[in-house]
Formats: sequence, structure tokens, C-alpha cells
Amino acid sequence: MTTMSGNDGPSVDDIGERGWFTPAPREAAPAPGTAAPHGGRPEDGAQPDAAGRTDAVAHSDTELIRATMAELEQTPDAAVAYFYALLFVQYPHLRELFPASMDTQRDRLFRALLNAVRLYDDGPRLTAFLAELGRGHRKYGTQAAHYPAIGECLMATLAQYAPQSWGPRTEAAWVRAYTAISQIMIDAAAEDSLHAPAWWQAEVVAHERRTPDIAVITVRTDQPYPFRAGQYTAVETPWWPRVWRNYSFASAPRPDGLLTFHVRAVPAGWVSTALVQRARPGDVLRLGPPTGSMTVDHDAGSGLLCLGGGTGIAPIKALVEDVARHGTHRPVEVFYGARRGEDLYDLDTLLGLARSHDWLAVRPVVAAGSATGDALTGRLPDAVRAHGPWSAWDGYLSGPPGMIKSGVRTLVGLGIPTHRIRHDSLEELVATGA
Ligand SMILES: NC(=O)C1=CN([C@@H]2O[C@H](COP(=O)(O)OP(=O)(O)OC[C@H]3O[C@@H](n4cnc5c(N)ncnc54)[C@H](O)[C@@H]3O)[C@@H](O)[C@H]2O)C=CC1
Repeated sequence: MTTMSGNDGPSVDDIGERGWFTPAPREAAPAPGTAAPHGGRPEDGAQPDAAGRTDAVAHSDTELIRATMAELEQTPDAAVAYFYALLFVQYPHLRELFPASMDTQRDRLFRALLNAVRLYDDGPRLTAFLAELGRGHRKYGTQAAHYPAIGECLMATLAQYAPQSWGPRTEAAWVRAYTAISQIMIDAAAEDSLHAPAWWQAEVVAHERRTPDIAVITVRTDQPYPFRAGQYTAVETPWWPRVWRNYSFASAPRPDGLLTFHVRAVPAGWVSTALVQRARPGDVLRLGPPTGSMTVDHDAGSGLLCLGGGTGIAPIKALVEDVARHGTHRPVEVFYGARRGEDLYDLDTLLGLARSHDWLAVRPVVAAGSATGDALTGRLPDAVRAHGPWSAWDGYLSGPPGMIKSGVRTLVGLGIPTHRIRHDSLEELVATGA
């Protein structure tokens, strides 16, 4: 398959002799978008970086790649459907790496690409994102040898769906970018395989229905599972092979090594419905590696203002337990929101923690008209605004994406700078919340 024709000017023969998507030697894979130390243009005699690029090449690569993505964004669904159709026709053995239904998978690929392009000029953040992606792909069974096939089908898709911006220079830019991107992912996966399994088996040891829709599920992993309070992981059930959904850990690491998740069955949520309605003790799930950065910095002394909406209270409870285990107890205020009083399924646990720890306050908040007992009424952000002042506190938010967005706006409005506000990626929550 060839894509070497187009509208972006004369061909430049700077892909090198490695050929398409052949990973460079380990040390020759700088982050895409990382400026070469020497600067200058190739014809000025500037030294290229290890991937054969100079500053000028790297910068024009960014522009060319962004132009392709802008064009692709006009028909993302068709482009991603074309990509997978091509991939499965050309490389049928790769089909078994993907779930039977590809609906969510399609979004994930495009979001990952968009995110990589968005971070393209930010070497450290891009490398961190790609390394996490590479490690996370181990659980799917992805091998280094799969990357060239993906790259070839990606280029063909870009040529087909971004014809205005496609051409030899753009293609060369994408080849450089994809080669560097895949190298980072491959290296991160290889490094991770030295000390962690690709996935963990997790046997359900307790399954408690707290409401008709919500279950608290406790599992025992087959190998030690190191993680930090506030993180989350991907879960696969035996009933929907290769469909993974993210759930936050509902407890800090425990001496007995057990892990707990809070799951609400949502309409059309295959995994969540199976976990709530079908899973029983003895069933075996698979877990991916821990991920997420909504963790507590124990060196800081500021108070923690925590907003947990619905099952989003799970990682907040883990954070409270984490603070309780660290000597210096800073003030922690938890606002726990639900649509109705009966949806505050974990309130007793949190109130129990508050009785044991004088640095902890827990305030239930239910939607107006549904108040029961001592609960505040209204939306979580409004309840937070009515208390305070909060400008010296750190903000932690977990719950529906709409709550996180309005909560962040509220906290910023109340004087908490964005770098002191933590929550999980909204893209991940929107795409895989079920
Ligand atoms: N790490 C995280 O951020 C986690 C997020 N979740 C997500 O939390 C959600 C939980 O769903 P449910 O239990 O059904 O919660 P829910 O829909 O019942 O909402 C819980 C609370 O959020 C408030 N809320 C909802 N939308 C809002 C908006 N646009 N602005 C302000 N407040 C809003 C509600 O008033 C209520 O107090 C799921 O989307 C799940 O994916 C769950 C666990 C962890």
C-alpha cells in the first residue's frame, strides 16, 4: 500500500533507512516534539537528533500533524471505522485482541491520537502519557510486532480521510512521529514486564448489594497488587471478554491485600450490569495495572476538600483512609452528593470514620426536594460554596463528569488554584464510565 502522493509539497527523503515503523534502537527514541539540542535547519549543517530530526523538522512536523488531525476531526467516526476494517482485513489475526463489539474501542483510538497530538510539543507529558498507554496495552496482549501493522493502516487511513493535508512531507512527519510514539510504548511495556504481570486475576470474595443498582465488590488478586489510594484500574469480567471498564479503588491498600470497588449498574453498561447483577463470590475477574494521579501528597500540610458524587465517593473514602494512616492528620472535609437520600449508600461508613477521626467532617448533600435526616440540599458545588472559606485547601473531585466540571469551576471561583485541584481524566470517565 502506498500513500506517497499529495498536496503538501515536494518529497523529502528523510525517513532514513530504517523503513516504515521499524522501531529505532532503544536510545534513539526521543519524545516526539522534543526539540533537538542543536537547532537550525538541515541545510544549515545543524546536527540532527537521534531520530534524524532537527528543531526545524520537529516544529514543522507538529504543524503538519496538527493539520492532518484537524482535517480528520471532520469525519472521525468514518475514519476510525475505515482504520479497523483495513486492519482486520490486512491482519486478521489482530482481531482477537479486540472486543466483539467495537463501539467504545473506536472512540478510544481516536481520543488517544488526539491526546498525543495535543501533547505533541510537551515532551515530558507526552512521554508519560505514552508510557502509561504502553504499559496499559500489555493486558490486551499487544506485542511490539503489532505496531508496524497498526502504523501502516493508520497512514492509509490518514491519506484517505485527510487528503487536503496529506502528501510526502506530511507522511514523513507521521512516520517519524509514529515510530517515536510506538517506541516509547514498546519500551515502557518491556520495562514494566520486568516487574509486573500484564494483568492480575482477581477472585470475588464478597459481593454486597447496597441498593438495587449498586454493589460493593471485594476481590483477592493472585499476586500482590501495589497501588495508591485515589487510583483506579481497568476491570474485565468473564462475561464480556476484552471489554475493560475503569473503577476506582474504594479503600487504601490493606494489610490483607484485598481490593474493593463500588459499582453502579447503568443502562447499556455491560460490565457494570454484569458486576452488579451477575458477579458472585468465586467468579474471577481480570485487573489491569493501577493508574491515575488523584493521590495525596503527604508532604503538604493543607486541608483536603473532597467532593464525591454517587459512586465517586469510592476513591474519596480511600483518600480518607490514606490520611488516617499517615501520622500528621490534616483537616479533611468530605461533601458526599447523591440524587436521593437512599442513594447515599456508603454514608454509614463515612460517618463512622468521622466519629473515629476528629480531623474529618462528612456532609451528605442530596438534590433539592429529596432531603432526609441531616443532609444538605442542592447540588454538590452549591453546598461547598455555602461553606468555607476554601482558598487554602486542596481540592479532590470524583463523580459524574458534569459534577467534576462544575465542581472545578466552583473551586477555582472560590480561590483554589488549578494546580491544587485533582480529579481523574474526564475523557476516561466519559468513555469508560460504564
Ligand atoms: N474517579 C472518579 O472520578 C469516579 C467517577 N465515577 C463516576 O461517577 C458517576 C457516578 O454516577 P452516579 O452514582 O449515578 O451519580 P449521580 O448521577 O447520582 O450523581 C451524584 C452527584 O453528582 C451530582 N451531579 C451530577 N451531575 C452534576 C452536574 N452536572 N453538576 C453538578 N453536580 C452534579 C448530583 O447532584 C449528585 O449529588 C459515574 O459517572 C462514574 O463513572 C465513579 C467512581 C470514581
